[in-house]
Order: sequence, then C-alpha cells, then structure tokens
Amino acid sequence: MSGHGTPIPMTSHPCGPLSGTAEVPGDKSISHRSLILGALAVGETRITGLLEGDDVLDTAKAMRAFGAEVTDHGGGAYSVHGVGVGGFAEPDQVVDCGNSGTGVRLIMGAMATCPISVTFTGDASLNGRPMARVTDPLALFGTQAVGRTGGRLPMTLVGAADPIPVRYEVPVPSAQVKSAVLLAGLNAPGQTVVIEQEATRDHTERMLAGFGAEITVEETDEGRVITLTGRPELKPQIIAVPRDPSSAAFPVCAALITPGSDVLVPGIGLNPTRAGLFTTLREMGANLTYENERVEGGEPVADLRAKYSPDMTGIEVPPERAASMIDEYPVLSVVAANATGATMMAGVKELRVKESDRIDAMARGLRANGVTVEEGEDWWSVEGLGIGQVPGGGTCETFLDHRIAMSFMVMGMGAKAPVTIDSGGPIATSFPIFEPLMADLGARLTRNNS
Ligand SMILES: O=C(O)C1=C[C@@H](OP(=O)(O)O)[C@@H](O)[C@H](O)C1
Ligand SMILES: C=C(OP(=O)(O)O)C(=O)O
Repeated sequence: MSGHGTPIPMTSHPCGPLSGTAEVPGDKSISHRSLILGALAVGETRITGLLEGDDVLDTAKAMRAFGAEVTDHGGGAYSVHGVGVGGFAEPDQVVDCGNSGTGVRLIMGAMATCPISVTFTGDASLNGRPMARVTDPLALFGTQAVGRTGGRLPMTLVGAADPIPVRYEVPVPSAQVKSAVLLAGLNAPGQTVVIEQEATRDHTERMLAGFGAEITVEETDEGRVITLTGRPELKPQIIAVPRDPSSAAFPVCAALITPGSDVLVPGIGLNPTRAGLFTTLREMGANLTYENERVEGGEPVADLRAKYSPDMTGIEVPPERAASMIDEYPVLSVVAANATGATMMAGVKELRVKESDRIDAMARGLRANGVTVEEGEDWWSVEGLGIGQVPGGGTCETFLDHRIAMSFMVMGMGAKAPVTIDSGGPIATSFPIFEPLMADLGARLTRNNS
C-alpha cells in the first residue's frame, strides 16, 4: 500500500488572485480502465497521460500480479502487455488496492470469472467500504466471496471455473458496480446484460467497444440496457488519457471564490456523464466559460476558463444530476458557502460510502469554519454566507479522503482566515501535483510539520 496514510497537516491561507494555466493530470477512471483492459487484451496497449496517482499505481501493480507486463516509460507513458480475456494468473500475494474503490471493485470483476483465488485488501478507508454491492452480482456468475462482517475487505474471491452469463439490474447508481459486472461478463460465454436506472459514467462501455468487444447500449422503458457478448479477443489500443474533470474542479472552484482570479484549465473532458458540476456552477452564476470546444478521442473536450465570481447564488441541484458530479459535491459545498442563499443537494446518499462519509466530513469541517449545514440521510444543504465571508480559522478532519482534503484547501483560499486540515497525504491518490499546481497559480499552502 502507498504511504498516503502518514498524516501531513496542511494550511491554506487566504490569497488572490489566482492566475495562469492549470494542467491537471489524467482522468482517474479512464486510467484504471486503460490498465485493466490493456491487461485483458492480447498484445501491447500503449497509454499516454496516465494518472500517476497512488490509486492508479496500485492498479498497475495489481495487473502485474495477475501476469500482465506493465512498463513505465516515464512522463505518464505506459505500455501494457496483456494476457487475454480469461488469462489472469493467480497472484502469489494479497492484492492491496490502497485507497481505491474503483481499483478493487473493477479488478474483482475482471478476475471473478477466472479459475483463480485472490485475497484483496486496502487501507483503513477502503477496508471500511461496502463490497457486497459487487460480490452479490458476481455470485450470479458463480464467484464465491468471503470477507469480514458486513462484506468488508480483506476479502477472498474464488473465481467461477465455469461461469454463466448474467442479467443484472444495478440497485444503486454506481459505475463501479456496473463495470465489475461487465468485466466479469467478458469471460462468461453468451450475453451478459446490465441495466441501470440512472446513467453513470460510461467509460467502461466506450472503452470495451474501443477494445473490440461486442457491446450495445439501449435506452428502454426498463432503463439503460447494456448487452455484452462474452469471450471476445480484445485488441490492444493506443490510448491518450484526457485530463480529469474531477481534478479540474479544484482549480476551477478556487478561481471562482478567490478575488481577481482568472484561470485556464485546458483539455477537460465534458462527457455528459461527468460534467454535472460545471453545469451547476454556471447555473449558480459562476463566470465559467468553455473555450475551444472540440471532440478528442470521441469525447467532447473544452478548455475551461474560470474567473472570480462574486455574485453566485445558491440553487437546488437536481437529484437526477447526482451521478454526473458525484465526486464533486464536497468542493461544490465550498462554493455554495461563498454564494448567497442556500444550496440544496439531494439524492446523494452514495456520498456516505465513499472514501469517507462525505456529507458528514464536509459538514464537520464547514461548521468548524463558521458555515451552517443541515443534513439528512440522502441530502444536505449549505447556507451561503456570500463571497469572501467564510470565517475560516478552523481545523478539518479529512478521514483518509483526498476530495475532502482538497476541498478544504480550496476553502482556505477564499476565506477570511486560514483553513487547516489534519492531513493532505491522501491527495496523492488522485492529484499528486495538487500542491505545486495550486502554488503556481498563486495559492499559499503550507505543510505545518516541515
Ligand atoms: O467507475 C469509476 O471510475 C468511479 C465511479 C464512482 O464511484 P461509484 O461507482 O461508487 O459511484 C466515482 O465516485 C469514483 O470516483 C470513480
Ligand atoms: C470515490 C472516489 O474514488 P474511489 O471510489 O475509486 O475510491 C473518488 O475519487 O472521489
């Protein structure tokens, strides 16, 4: 496991203006999938722009343990020599996925229909997260799983030696669950069907098609029906990973709340299954524009320009938008505290089973810095104080959660007094260059124990 658990207390000081270009790293979801699908293809997949965050590096390590050759060529360029669908070897050690829900759940799916037995573990955060949402549908293929009470890691999966294809309606809006079932379906003969009621990020479907699998997606009265034909030979691909909209969210939101700011965040994917935050910010009155809109690798892409936005107002975020911005609610709540009026976020109970209970973690830290928050099981609302009016001065617990850590660092940039977090260590899981990138824009982040 990577060392992000070591506490690194950090403080973010009020600053401004932020200006310049923020070249954020590669997309985390696409990076995991590039490695996993590359490992399941026959031949060599070449990847550029891979996110070299701990989450993705743990997946690279896991792919090596399953027998794929993963080579680091430097600067985010990797090659993966795959073993083919059904060709995973049995790792001789426990597979440690660190902090990554995506990593562990997708890898469980990929090995579930191979005749091997694998024990998975992670850090304290990952070992507290629910895995039955994945092992329940995998059991339908014939996969067995034994873990700790409540379906928690560490957990051993015994892959189905004679898998049968599955028809499964995903009960929670989760791209990880959908993807785990599809990856398991790759090595089941016949058609595996996954149905989702709410569209979640569709990278697995797009990339499976790109790797040459037979996969169809239909919008029907039943929901979004995805049909995959098992046992394809996946063809190696050349993949340029786009920059991550979920990472772009931090410099964008920081610019909106920091006086005088003007920041360009180039080359950000605006796939509708990922772009909900930017739509929401524009509805709140953010000065956020899309420049140089284009299509790259089949995906809509634009350069985002975010400027200081002193006149934002709170809104009700439509619940049906939740899946398209699920990782962005923490930083949205920081912007909401700088708007006038309340922002209501409903239909978001999935936030309670991320790296931390994100509603609880944000509510505690916002309150510790003078912001009023109300919450229920499936919703929360933040009372806006107006731009620059967040008192700050408090310390926030981050619960091994990178998005909580970065959100509070953004809050400090636009607050009246500095905001401190107990640890910025987890930031390395998804955005290892966060500190230098924000410093280059003009932010003042200090490590308190150095
Ligand atoms: O499939 C993926 O790459 C992801 C899916 C989402 O999780 P859920 O599937 O739990 O919603 C998201 O929160 C996570 O950061 C990445
Ligand atoms: C929820 C997240 O990641 P994961 O589920 O992969 O740990 C995230 O990156 O915000």
